Amino acid sequence: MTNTANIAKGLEGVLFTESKLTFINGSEGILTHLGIPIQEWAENSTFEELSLALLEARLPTAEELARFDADLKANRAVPQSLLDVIQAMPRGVHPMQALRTAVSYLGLLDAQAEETTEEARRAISVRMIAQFATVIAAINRAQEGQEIVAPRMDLTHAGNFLYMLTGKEPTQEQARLFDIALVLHADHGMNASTFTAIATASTLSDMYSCITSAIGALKGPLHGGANEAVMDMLDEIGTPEKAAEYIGGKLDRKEKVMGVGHRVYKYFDPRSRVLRDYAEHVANKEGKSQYYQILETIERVVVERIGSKGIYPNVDFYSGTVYSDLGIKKEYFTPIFALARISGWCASVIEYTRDNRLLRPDARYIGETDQHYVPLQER
Ligand SMILES: CC(=O)SCCNC(=O)CCNC(=O)[C@H](O)C(C)(C)COP(=O)(O)OP(=O)(O)OC[C@H]1O[C@@H](n2cnc3c(N)ncnc32)[C@H](O)[C@@H]1OP(=O)(O)O
Ligand SMILES: O=C([O-])CC(=O)C(=O)O
Repeated sequence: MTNTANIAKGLEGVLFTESKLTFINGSEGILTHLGIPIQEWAENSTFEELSLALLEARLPTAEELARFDADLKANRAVPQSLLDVIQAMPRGVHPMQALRTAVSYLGLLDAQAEETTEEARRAISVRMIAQFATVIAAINRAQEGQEIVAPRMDLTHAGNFLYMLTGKEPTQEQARLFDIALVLHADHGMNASTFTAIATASTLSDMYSCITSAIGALKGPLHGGANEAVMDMLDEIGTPEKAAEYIGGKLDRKEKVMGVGHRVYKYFDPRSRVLRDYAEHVANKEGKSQYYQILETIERVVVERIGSKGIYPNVDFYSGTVYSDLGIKKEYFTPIFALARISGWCASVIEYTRDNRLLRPDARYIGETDQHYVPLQER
């Protein structure tokens, strides 16, 4: 019999579970983790603290945070055989492909990989949060034909990542700015990649399978891949004077502008406001970059023309300028999103599997009925 329930295309607005981690009010542009506004996390916290808070679903004590930080540091190094795999990857592959492969390989080296108890999932999460930084930086170095830089234990997670990526110790301001970007990207409710991680987890599969699935989902340009796509668009526009006409033309042709629009936010994504403020701060200090000026114009034109449809800048709109000011190439913007989102993925998998139920929705069948097999020679 045909299922006559309404189809929730894109699962829009469908609630499939409960969560204590993240709340979003899309019409007012509000985002909180554990009830605390994202702006407060960005201003006062660190990626390490927010990661632990998400894993535990509560604010940690100073002692717990110090222990977690020490655990992360102790897990920064990755096995040489993984570095060999990264070195052997073909040149010119997209770093998200390389990350997906490297994380999958990391699972082969983890003796606990097949364990799916909450305790094992948590221990693996700590290793993955720590090692994503080393893996992404190593992919960048190997792809550039440069020597891989070993992690340092005296730097923060953000500072150490920038150090491993560039081979140079970042300034305190650079490390803090990057830390804030990680905080802003760490979790965001039931976004497509977190949902994908949970869908895999719901079959009681292992953490590495959950996270490689999530990396694949994040990569697409409608989700995390939009930050790189924004930069492609800025490069195509070229100069600020051309921005208004270029975007106007896109909107006339009903083409999508990357970095704007969101399934949940129908107003400014609050993370885009924090990132814009930092991009502006850097622009005012060092002279407005072309990128920043182009983005200002795109934001104005988009809000004027389609703001009434609820289309405003999302998190991917300004993040790229911040990263490019830090000297990071655009192909690494989405891996950096993964570097932050690993915490949200792990925390969400742990939370969901505590009271697991296999995810298995349905599709309304609209194909033929009452048919019989026709031999090949009769078709
Ligand atoms: C980290 C993240 O994942 S944030 C999102 C990153 N993705 C992007 O930046 C890619 C660009 N944005 C988009 O493609 C979309 O806004 C999405 C996929 C993110 C959300 O889209 P949906 O919730 O499916 O919105 P939907 O497609 O229903 O759009 C509603 C209307 O706004 C328009 N619209 C939505 N996004 C855009 C956009 N980026 N540019 C121009 N118009 C847009 C649609 O054409 C539609 O117009 P219509 O009603 O006249 O047909
Ligand atoms: O929530 C979403 O759909 C996409 C998003 O902004 C994120 O994952 O950060």
